This record gives sequence, structure tokens and C-alpha cells, in this order.
Amino acid sequence: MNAAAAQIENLDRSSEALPLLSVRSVSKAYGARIGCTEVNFDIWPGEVLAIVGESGSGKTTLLNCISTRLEPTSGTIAYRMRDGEMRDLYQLGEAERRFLLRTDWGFVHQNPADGLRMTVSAGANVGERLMAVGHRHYGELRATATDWLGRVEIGADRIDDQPRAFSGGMRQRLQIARNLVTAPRLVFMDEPTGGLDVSVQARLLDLVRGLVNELGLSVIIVTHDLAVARLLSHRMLVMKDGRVVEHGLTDRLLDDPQAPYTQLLVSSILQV
Ligand SMILES: Nc1ncnc2c1ncn2[C@@H]1O[C@H](COP(=O)(O)OP(=O)(O)OP(=O)(O)O)[C@@H](O)[C@H]1O
Repeated sequence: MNAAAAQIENLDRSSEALPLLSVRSVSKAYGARIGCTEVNFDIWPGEVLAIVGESGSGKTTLLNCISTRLEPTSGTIAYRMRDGEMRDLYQLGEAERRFLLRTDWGFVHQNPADGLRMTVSAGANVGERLMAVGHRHYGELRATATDWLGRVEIGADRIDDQPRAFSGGMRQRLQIARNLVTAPRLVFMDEPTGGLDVSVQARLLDLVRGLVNELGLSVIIVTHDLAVARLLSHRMLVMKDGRVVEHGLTDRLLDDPQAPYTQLLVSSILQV
């Protein structure tokens, strides 16, 4: 092998040449019903992927399979661990999986109550995640929590309030702070602006976009809202009846949809 070929081979084997997550032929059946079928995609560091489709198209099923909440019926999902090794997520031991959930991943739920502890203070909701990754110093925990509350536009005077005293938009911003404070490498978001007023949604989307860019996060976001996908994502997967009907760069896909179903989706929002 000549030097150039050796160099290319080394490059290919380096962790930079590997995706962060690799999904191959993933299917999930609920008895005779299809949840999702034969899904394939990779996600790269710093990339935002939107999974879009109408209700019942399989978005949540796919997100749950990828985030190890729901074991697929078939297929593999490999994740690049911090040491660079690609590992099959469903072959990890329970301790390794919990470590990922605690340190490497974030999960922003549609309903903030599912991702927050509603009866402890806002500061503790953020500080708790830091403690889970080994931070112990009270003053530092409080300072970092205050800083993060500020980043999601929650005043320092609300640090000791419980999230149940917050509005829906504030709760969602707190959930985002709780998830991002540990600098995860991959964040899953399930309809993060669903259930919020349109004006609150717009502000939240702006905030999420800013943080995602600043932190260089990889994000997989499920949404039925093409406007959310357009604003946040680099690439889109369009699902229908459990299948991916189109997959491509967001701008290209929205400007020039190829699949009849995507054309229908795009034309329906343009008419609004
Ligand atoms: N626990 C379950 N048992 C049986 N069928 C299920 C279950 N969860 C989902 N399904 C079915 O799998 C298919 C995909 O559902 P899924 O919830 O993944 O869709 P979705 O695109 O996330 O919908 P929505 O936007 O309404 O949340 C649907 O036909 C649904 O009825």
C-alpha cells in the first residue's frame, strides 16, 4: 500500500470518519401493526435531523427505538462512544446504557413534566444532572445552574421556585437547560414546541436554534410541523405508515420534494 492509500485508510478508521449514530434496517412491529419499518440513516456530529410525518406515521416509535426506550423487532443501531468505538446500543450492559443516558444524551419531552422533577426547585433540576456526572461543590453547582437558567431566559430570582409554579414555556426552557447543562453529544427532542402558544413556540425555537448552533449539538427532533423542521434541521426524514418516504437536506427537500406524500405535506403548509 502506498503512503497516500495508507493515509486514507487511517482517516477512514479514525473516529472523525464515523457517524455518531448509525441506524440500519430498523423495524418495530406491535403484533400485526407496523410501528416503523426498514429505517436507515446516519447522523453526524453537529447535525440536526428532523423526523417528520403525520400522526401515526411512526415518528415516536422510531425515536424510542433509537433512544433505547423500545427494543426494535429487527435491525441495528450503533453509537460512537466517547472512546471512538461504534457499539450496538442493544448490546450495551444496563450500567453502560444508563451512563449514556446520564452523560452523553439528552431527551427533551413534549410534556416538560415528563422530563422535570416537578417538586424540586428549578436550580435543583439543573444541578441534579451535574451531580449525576460527578460535580459536588455546592457553590459551583448553584453558579452553573444560575448561568443556565439565564441562558434559557429564566431569571435568577426564580432559581428556588419549583417548575409547577412556572408557565408552560418556562417549564420547557427549564427542561432544555436541564438537558444541555452536561454538554451531551446527542439530544433527542419529541415535539418540543407542541402544546405551546404560537408566540411562545417561536421564541423557544429561536432559543433552541441558538443553543444548538453554539454548542454544536447533534439533535434528532420529531415533529409534525414542517416549519419547525425548516428552522432547526439540516436534514429531514419524511415518514408515512412507518416507512421513510423521503430523506434529504431540509432546504432541498422542502424546495423540491420528490415523493408525492412530501409534495402534499409541503403544499398543505404553503396554503396556510
Ligand atoms: N404501544 C403500541 N401498541 C400498538 N400499536 C402502537 C403502539 N404505539 C404505537 N403504535 C402504532 O404504531 C404506529 C406508529 O405510531 P407512532 O406513535 O410511532 O406514530 P407518530 O408518528 O409518533 O404519531 P403521533 O404524531 O400521533 O405521536 C401507529 O399505527 C400506532 O397506532
